[in-house]
Amino acid sequence: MKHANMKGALTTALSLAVIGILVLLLLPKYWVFLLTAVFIVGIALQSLGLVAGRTGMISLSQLSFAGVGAWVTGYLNVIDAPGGLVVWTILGGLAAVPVGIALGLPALRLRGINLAIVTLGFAAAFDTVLATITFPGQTTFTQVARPALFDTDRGYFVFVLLVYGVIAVALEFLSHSRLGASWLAVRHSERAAAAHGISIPRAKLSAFAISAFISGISGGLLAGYLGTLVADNFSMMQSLVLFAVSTMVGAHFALGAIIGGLMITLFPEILRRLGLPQDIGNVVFALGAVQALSTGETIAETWIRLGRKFRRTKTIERSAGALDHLPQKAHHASGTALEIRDLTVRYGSVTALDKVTLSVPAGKVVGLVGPNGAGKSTLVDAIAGFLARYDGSILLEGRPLEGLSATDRARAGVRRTWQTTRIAPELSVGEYMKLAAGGVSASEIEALLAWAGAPAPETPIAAIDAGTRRLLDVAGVVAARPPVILLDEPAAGVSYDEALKLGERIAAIPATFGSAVLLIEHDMDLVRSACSEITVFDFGRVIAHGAPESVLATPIVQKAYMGIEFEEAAQ
Ligand SMILES: Nc1ncnc2c1ncn2[C@@H]1O[C@H](COP(=O)(O)OP(=O)(O)OP(=O)(O)O)[C@@H](O)[C@H]1O
Repeated sequence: MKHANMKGALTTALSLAVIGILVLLLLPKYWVFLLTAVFIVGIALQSLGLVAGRTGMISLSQLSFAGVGAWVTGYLNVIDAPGGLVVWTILGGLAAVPVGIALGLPALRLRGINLAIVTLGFAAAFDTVLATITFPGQTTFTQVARPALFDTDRGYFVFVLLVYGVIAVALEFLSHSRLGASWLAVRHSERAAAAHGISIPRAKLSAFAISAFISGISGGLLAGYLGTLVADNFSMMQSLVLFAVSTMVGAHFALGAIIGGLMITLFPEILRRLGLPQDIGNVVFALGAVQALSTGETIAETWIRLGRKFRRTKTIERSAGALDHLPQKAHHASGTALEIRDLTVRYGSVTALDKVTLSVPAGKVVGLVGPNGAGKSTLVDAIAGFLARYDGSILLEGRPLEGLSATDRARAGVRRTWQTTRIAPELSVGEYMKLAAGGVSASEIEALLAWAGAPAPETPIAAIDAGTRRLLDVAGVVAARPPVILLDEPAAGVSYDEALKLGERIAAIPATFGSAVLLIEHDMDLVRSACSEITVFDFGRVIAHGAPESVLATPIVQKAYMGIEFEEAAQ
C-alpha cells in the first residue's frame, strides 16, 4: 500500500514536472501567465474536492476560506512581515483553518440542502464583510511582493506549480491513509463508518480544516499573482461557480482539479475573444454539473475509465498472505461476552423486539435465526448503538453499553457487519482493512485477507463482486479482534461452496482471534457448521434456544421458521 502511495505521488510529481517544462518551453509569456491562474484555481478546486468530492459535504463558501488566506497575506505584505510570500501564504492558510472548523461544526448535524444553505449564508456574509473592510493595500495600490527567486511571470508559474505539486502529493498520501479512508467511508455511509469506531465529527472537521487550509493557500497565491485584490475575487457567486465546476470535473482527483482550473480560467478568455457574454460560462458549468450528477460520473472519472480500457485488466487474485502472519489471538474476559436483558424495541405501533433476553458466552459462536421480520437486524442495531432508544439493557463483558454512541460501542469492542455491504467502492481492499482495524501491519492484513478468502490488498473494491465484499466485511471485523462480533447475514450473495467455507472460518473465529460471535443467518448449513448454540426469534420474541440440531428439530421452530405445521413435523 505504501508502494501504491509512492507510485501515485511519483506519477503526480512527474506529470506536473513534464507539464511545467512544456509550458515554459513552448508557450509565450501571456499563456504562461494565464496557466498560472489555472493552477491557483486548481488548488482551490483540490480543497473543495476534499470536503465535497471526498467527504460528501456541500461547501458553497470555499472561496471565503481563500479570501481569509488572501487577506492575511495582504496584511503581512503591508506590514512587511518577515518570511515573504511563502511564509505569509502558509500563515494565511492557517488563519483559514479556524474558519473552516467553525463552518464544519454545523456539518456535524446538517446534510444536503440544509448544509448548502448554511455555507451559502456564510459566503454571503463574508462577501459583505470583505467589501466593507477591503483588502490590506487595496486603497493604496500596494502590490503583494512575490518571492525574489520567482519574481517574473514565468518564475511565479514555477512557484505556483511547485505549491500545486506539494499539495497534490500530500493529498495523495493523505487519501491513502486511515484518515483519508475515513472521509470516503463517511461519504459512503456514516453508520458503517461509525461501526468501525470512526469518529464522524473528527472525520468531518478534519476535512473542513485541511480543506480551508488549502483554500487559504490558494488565496495567498492569488494575492501574489494579481498583486492587489478586491472582494469580488472571492464572492459568493465565485464560490458557486467553483462548486459547479468541482461537481462537473471531480475535483478530488488531481486530474479533475487541473481540468476544472483550465475551464474556469480559459473559458472566460475564449468568450472574451469571441465577444460573447461571460455569463455563458456559468451556464455551461451549471449544465455540466447537472450532467455529472445525473450520470453519476465526473469528467475525471470518465477519463480514468477510458484510460483503463487501454490497460491490461488484471485478474483479481486472492491474497497470498501466509496464515502464520495472522494477528495474535486477543485475550478477552472469560464468562459472558455479551448479555442482553429484557430488550424491547418499538417502531411506532410495531414491537420489533419484545423483552428479549439472550447471552453470547466468550469463546462461542451463537446463531440467531428466525423468519423475515422477526427482529434480528433490530437486535444488531440496538447492540451496536444504531437505535435512538430501547428499553432493557445490553452488557459487554459485564459493562452496560447504554449511553454510548455507535462509535464508542465499536471502540469498546462490539463490531458488526451489515446485511448489505457498505464498503466505500473508492477504497482498495488494503485501505478498507486499515480503516476497519487501525494498527494492523501489512503482512497481518495480507494474512487476514487470505484467511477470509478475500482478494489481495491492492485490489480496488469497485472491481470485486458483492459476494466477495461480504468476505471482506468479515475480514474487516475480525481484524479488530474485539470481544464481540455481530455478523448480519454474512453469506448473502456468497456461492454455496464459499458459504460452507465461510461457516468453517466463522466457527474458528473464537479460537483464532479470541472474539465471541453472534451470527444471524438464513443459510442453515452455515449455521449448523459454525454455531455451537442457536437462538430462534419469531415476532420479536425468543421462542427457542439450545444446540442447533435439537432446536431446529422442535415443531415450534419448524412451524415458525420453515412454515411446517405441527402435525407434519410430528409425523
Ligand atoms: N426503521 C423501521 N421502522 C419501522 N419498522 C421497522 C423498522 N425497521 C424494522 N422494522 C420492523 O420491525 C420488525 C423487525 O424487523 P427486522 O428488520 O429487525 O427483522 P429481521 O428479522 O432482521 O428481518 P430480515 O430477516 O428480513 O432481515 C419488522 O416488522 C419490520 O417491519
